[in-house]
Amino acid sequence: MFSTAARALASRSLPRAPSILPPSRSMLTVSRLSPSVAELTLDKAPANTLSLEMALAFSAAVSEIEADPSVTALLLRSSSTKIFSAGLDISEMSGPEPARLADFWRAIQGTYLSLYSSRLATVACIEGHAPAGGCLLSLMADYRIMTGGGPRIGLNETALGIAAPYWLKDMFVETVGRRNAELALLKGTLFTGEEALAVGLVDEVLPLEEVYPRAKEEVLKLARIPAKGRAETKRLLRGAAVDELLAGREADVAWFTEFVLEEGTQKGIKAYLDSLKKK
Ligand SMILES: CCCC/C=C\CC(=O)SCCNC(=O)CCNC(=O)[C@H](O)C(C)(C)COP(=O)(O)OP(=O)(O)OC[C@H]1O[C@@H](n2cnc3c(N)ncnc32)[C@H](O)[C@@H]1OP(=O)(O)O
Repeated sequence: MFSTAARALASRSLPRAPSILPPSRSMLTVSRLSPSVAELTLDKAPANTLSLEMALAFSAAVSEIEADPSVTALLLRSSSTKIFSAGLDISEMSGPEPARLADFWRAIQGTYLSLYSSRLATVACIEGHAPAGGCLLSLMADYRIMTGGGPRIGLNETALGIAAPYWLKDMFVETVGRRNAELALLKGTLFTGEEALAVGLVDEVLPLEEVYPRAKEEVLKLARIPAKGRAETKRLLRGAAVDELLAGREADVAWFTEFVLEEGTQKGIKAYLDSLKKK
């Protein structure tokens, strides 16, 4: 039985990310794989981190792609084969100015609201590392294809002394199951492609050179499924989760900002950032 919230959601379009700053397009590129399939490439060197500007640019790009009725599917990838996305830009959370921190979190929520609720069929082509916010970006897609061997994916927030928000945790639980999620979230596990496949975090694992060709093949296949029924089914599956965040968006901002601004959290974040820079 579908929830009332999900049914209500199905009959209207979703609000999009707030336009706090004009989105910069230099961090992303949008191209066409076919008349009905768009490709969105993360292109912010060196690690495709989600800063406030990058998060806004991402949601704006998804919204723009969706606004074109001829597009039915989207392939998400990175311009780097080493890093899909290293997640949230940790410097946004280290010694932050509180108002920017709140805007940063609204923009991160916006990435989730834009892609997880998208009417488009979506495939994530994960050739490189996808920790934390990088894993978030790929979890929002309908299908995930990853490189085997070296790159890692997962929610390692606990390693930084922070916690994944409930809506990211819920999406993770829905994907890998309760017990796998508890084990992974509490330890901050980062999985290889093969390990991720075993718990259901990704759908296919391939050698690097096969990942992008296979992702293209899959997104072109998904684009041929009748768009209306597929979009409706997706909204019925995900609508309640999206509605919950829409209803409690500012409470989630308050949770995030209070947690991040705490002295102990700040110490952990700074130490983690310093360790990254010293590498
Ligand atoms: C309440 C909170 C809610 C939480 C929700 C999500 C949380 C997050 O997303 S927090 C971010 C978590 N991300 C990580 O822990 C990944 C950190 N990065 C890495 O482990 C490595 O960079 C990675 C394995 C991805 C790639 O390794 P390398 O190929 O060796 O690259 P470098 O480590 O040399 O990185 C290049 C360059 O980028 C900087 N960098 C990397 N990640 C981040 C980041 N997340 N934020 C800010 N900056 C990052 C890194 O310091 C290097 O900078 P330079 O030394 O100046 O070149």
